[in-house]
Amino acid sequence: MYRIGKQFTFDAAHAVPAAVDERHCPPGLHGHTYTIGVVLAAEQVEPPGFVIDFAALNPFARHLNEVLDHRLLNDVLDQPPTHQAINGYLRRWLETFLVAPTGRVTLDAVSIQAPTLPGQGPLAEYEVTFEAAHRLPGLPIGHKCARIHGHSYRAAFRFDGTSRLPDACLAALNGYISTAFNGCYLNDSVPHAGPPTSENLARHLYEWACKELSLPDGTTITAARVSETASTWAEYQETTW
Ligand SMILES: Nc1nc2c(c(=O)[nH]1)N=C([C@H](O)[C@H](O)COP(=O)(O)OP(=O)(O)OP(=O)(O)O)CN2
Repeated sequence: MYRIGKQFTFDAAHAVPAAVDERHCPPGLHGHTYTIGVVLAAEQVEPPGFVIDFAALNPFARHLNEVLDHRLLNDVLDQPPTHQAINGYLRRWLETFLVAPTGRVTLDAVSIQAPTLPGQGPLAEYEVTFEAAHRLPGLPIGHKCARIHGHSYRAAFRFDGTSRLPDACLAALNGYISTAFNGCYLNDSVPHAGPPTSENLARHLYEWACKELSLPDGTTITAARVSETASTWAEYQETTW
């Protein structure tokens, strides 16, 4: 199972009736910078290795910008604009205009001001960064990611059964990342991962970690996540939920 996530922000005002239990909200008219996290999931990736191109979320970003940003949300929604109502509004938009047309991708979560994994609670995680270049083959002419370009990547490994991986595991992980990823052209350094999309890199790192790390008894790697940019990530894990 693959999941990808992207974060968006918009600034807006709202007022909710005093009777509505809206935590963190003062009574009366006020405003927020809303941070929206969208998580999409698919059992399989499609060429070049995407759940769906992050660019497919651009119309959603435009909608946030044109319809919700710098507005009074009471004028936009047809019910009091609580966080729950805003969440429902955003879900309906995403289901209708993004998810349904694919017939393949599902909307896993929409969060407001909660960019981390929804519904899974705190998990032990180890993060490592690397600086790398790549290009993605098979994209439409003019797609910026078809050009050779680079990112400051973050790779995160989630595991359970222990709160901290043993030093030997961390050394092995750091060693692999620094040899095959950091300072590399990923198309050449990890060709067996497939086109180096975030999804394919996350799957490759998950499988590498499961195979190569000597984990203590009862400890398992539960997921690997790769971020190319500050606002996006892709994650791979073997179990479905
Ligand atoms: N599902 C995926 N979509 C895209 C991936 C990917 O790995 N998985 N990768 C790319 C490109 O590598 C690109 O460099 C990153 O694109 P994007 O997230 O759109 O990055 P930006 O920060 O440039 O996006 P803006 O939101 O427009 O600033 C493309 N898609």
